[in-house]
Amino acid sequence: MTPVVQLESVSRAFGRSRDAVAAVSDLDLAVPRGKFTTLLGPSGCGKTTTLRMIAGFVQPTSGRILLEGADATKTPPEKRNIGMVFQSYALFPHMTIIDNVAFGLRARGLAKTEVTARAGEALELVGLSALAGRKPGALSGGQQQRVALARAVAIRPSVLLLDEPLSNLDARLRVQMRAELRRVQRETGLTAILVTHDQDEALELSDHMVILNKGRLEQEGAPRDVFPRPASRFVADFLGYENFPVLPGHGPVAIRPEHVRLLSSGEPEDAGVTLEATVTNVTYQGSHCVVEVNANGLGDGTRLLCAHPGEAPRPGEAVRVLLPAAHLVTLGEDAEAAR
Ligand SMILES: Nc1ncnc2c1ncn2[C@@H]1O[C@H](COP(=O)(O)OP(=O)(O)OP(=O)(O)O)[C@@H](O)[C@H]1O
Repeated sequence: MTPVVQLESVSRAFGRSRDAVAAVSDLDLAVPRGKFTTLLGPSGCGKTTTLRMIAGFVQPTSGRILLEGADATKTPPEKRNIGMVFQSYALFPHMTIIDNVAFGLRARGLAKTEVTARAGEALELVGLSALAGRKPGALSGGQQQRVALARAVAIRPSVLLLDEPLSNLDARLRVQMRAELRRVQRETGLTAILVTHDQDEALELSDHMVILNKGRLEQEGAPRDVFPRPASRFVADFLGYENFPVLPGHGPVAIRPEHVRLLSSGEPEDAGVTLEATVTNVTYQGSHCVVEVNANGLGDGTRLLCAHPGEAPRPGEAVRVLLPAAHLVTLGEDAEAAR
């Protein structure tokens, strides 16, 4: 099946040649049809620039963008069948909710009955039919964002672009809206591309996750494949792996604090690497303690964090720490270079 959106070796630099900033470098991407794809990475990694190039608001410096298999690199935004939702809801304040949703349909010259039917359907999809006659100012932030989503969906775009749409909402609402976004995407079968710097959001929403670093693709895949197997130190760090010891016989590895185990005396050891260590700090976190230890004899980078559910040892105590083989992620050569 042809990917809905393809980027072929796309680069974008800003500024004049000598002080040019490479926002996106040599990016190849194929966005699968009917799936939820997220572009994930820290601030400045090029997510928004990538999304804007797909929308047509920013031109690539080099490379090609294909929409539905056809070269659209030079196609203006209004000729690309794209729906967009921004961080700021960008609703027209003087228009009613239903007119906001109908705006793009009218602009496309659809018949009046068609406009009414499709706008009503889109508003129903986000559960806001009862508020059709209100103005945006009379709605909460979450409701306004649902209107923006309905407006983008109503035009039946070939791709729905979402630029950090949840970041203006408070933490609880953000979590509710994630589920809402996912439901709307599933029910409509639309191809969606979401930009976010929030790894939890990406893990929950994505069928396909694309992690960017300094404008380059660092790793991509399904969350269930990427999360337990980060390919580089950068990805591991970004996904919350906090321990990066260099183990004899293993080289550089990554392991999450919740997978590091403190062994009590006499406990049989599972397969893995056992280290003698000294507790240096303990932080209470409610459901568990984070125990910081210094692994004796490992040289540099020996500090390890262990999320420990039981009673915690005290600073200064000698402990044995197990790094289970099943949870050790071997990092490639670039891991060393990234330090
Ligand atoms: N119009 C512009 N002019 C100059 N530099 C720009 C412009 N747009 C982006 N950049 C630069 O390109 C790089 C990538 O920016 P971009 O906004 O794509 O990153 P991002 O990952 O979306 O970041 P954020 O999460 O902070 O929005 C940054 O270094 C940024 O300063």
